[in-house]
Amino acid sequence: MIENVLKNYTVTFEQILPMLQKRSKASYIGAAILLLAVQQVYSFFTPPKYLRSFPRVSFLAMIKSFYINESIFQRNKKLVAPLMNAGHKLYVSRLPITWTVYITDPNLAKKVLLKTENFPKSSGIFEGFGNDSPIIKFLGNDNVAVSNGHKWKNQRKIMNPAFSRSMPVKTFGAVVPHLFALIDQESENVPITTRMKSFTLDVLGLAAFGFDFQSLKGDPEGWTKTYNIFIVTLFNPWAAIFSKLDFLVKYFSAERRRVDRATDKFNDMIDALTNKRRQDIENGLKNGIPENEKDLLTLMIEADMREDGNTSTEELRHNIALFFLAGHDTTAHTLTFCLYNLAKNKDIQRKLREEILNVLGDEPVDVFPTLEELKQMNYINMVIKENLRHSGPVDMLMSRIASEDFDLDGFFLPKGTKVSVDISALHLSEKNWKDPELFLPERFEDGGEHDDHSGFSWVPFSNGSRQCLGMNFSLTEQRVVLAMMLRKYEIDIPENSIHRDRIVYDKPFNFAPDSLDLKFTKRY
Ligand code: HEM
Repeated sequence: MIENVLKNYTVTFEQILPMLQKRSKASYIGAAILLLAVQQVYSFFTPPKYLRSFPRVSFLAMIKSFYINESIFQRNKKLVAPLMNAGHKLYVSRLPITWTVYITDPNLAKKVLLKTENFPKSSGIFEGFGNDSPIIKFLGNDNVAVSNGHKWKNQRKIMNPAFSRSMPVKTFGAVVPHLFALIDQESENVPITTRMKSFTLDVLGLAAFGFDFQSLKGDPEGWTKTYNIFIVTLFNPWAAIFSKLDFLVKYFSAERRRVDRATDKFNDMIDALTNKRRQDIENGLKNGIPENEKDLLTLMIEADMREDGNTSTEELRHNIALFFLAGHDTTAHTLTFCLYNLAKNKDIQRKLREEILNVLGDEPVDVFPTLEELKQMNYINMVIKENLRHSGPVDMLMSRIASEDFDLDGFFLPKGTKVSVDISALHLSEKNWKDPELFLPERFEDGGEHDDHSGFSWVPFSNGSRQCLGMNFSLTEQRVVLAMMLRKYEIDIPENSIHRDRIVYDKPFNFAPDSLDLKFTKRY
């Protein structure tokens, strides 16, 4: 036997060696590159050693699910629920770009989210991009959503008072008639996703820095177009996956250069407004405006002046830009889905309208709700909460980094491991909610299903000290526009809609499809 092996070895060696000797240098280099590539591909798809014992969701399966625009329900059912049903409370996957541990259990989510110092934020998708990429030029890499420690606390010091003082219900209400004007023209087939994006952009522009995008008025000055040019790139998942190549792209892509120009134009506009606003405040021009109707930029500059006045125009810009990234599409998609869910569940729509009419009356004129009137409505909050559970726009939190070694549900988590919370697993799993695909606002009534939960099973805005800064802003905006819309219109899904039974997605995340039309019938 050994003789045979030796014989074969000798023959093979004698035949192969001369062949190898005849090969050119280039073929060796080619083979080495090929081997390196195979090794790179292998290590790309294989978790690091310390995560190999964790339950795993295949990266390829996730990417495929995003690529074919599966709904978040389908993705969760197919890829995550089987692990949860097998008793696992977490899993690892290579998402969005690096290996991360995702938590799917409410009590474990609570443990991680309340321990901000143990699990500080990682810079997540920002980390692969260079300083001259549009993402970093727009948002910086130290805005309030990605910074930690003193830097984060100092930013929150000027933002917390701005967000707690500002509740611009008048601004929210004042934009609604422009939305109504478009709905009245398009009543049978209103492209609701597009309209809601315009509505929330106009609202955010006015409330954040007193700027009117005029998106609902047809975008006469082109600012909505400029904004959309770069915002589409920011949400492109492929840009995040190939972020390391970003620095090369502008040399051969005219489209990328167009995005760069749009980003510069937008940044210059915010800087000019910020400098003007500082002067206006110093000259006392903002004194007469009630606190809750001042825009966020004014309130942040005022708060900064009360502190040490050290916040630079660039830092303010990065955070204003972040409010757009964090607050524009999120609220637009949430409102779109809420109107769809109300059109699909007419009993719930009727019940909600009844509550609104009880508080605001049924006179055939537009009524602009006040904060006090909104506080008298309870069912509207249940509808909004259920919509954020059922159709919330954020699937997963930005990743955190374990600041030391931890034991998480019996798994050893070494210092430096990335950790995130899978919001859709918490919101859509049968482990946490009965019949999770049904839209049932009553889950959130006093003593309802949600009250029986322990831990964090409802976290559309996250929780703990890194909870969404714009939560109350967005909730109030939603209450104002829903109350005004339901007073004025009966909302239905058109007979021939492809979305009649369920949403047919056209984008990789839980974003409302552009093809979604709703039918609005005037009540007055
Ligand atoms: C339906 C609407 C919204 C949803 C579902 C939402 C959701 C979230 C979530 C889940 C986070 C935590 C992210 C993480 O820790 O990984 C967050 C953070 C944040 N959101 Fe929102 N958001 C919404 C609207 C807004 C609005 C309107 C604004 C501003 C005008 C805003 C500003 C922020 C900021 C500044 C942070 C970072 C807070 C920090 O880290 O200290 N959001 N949001």
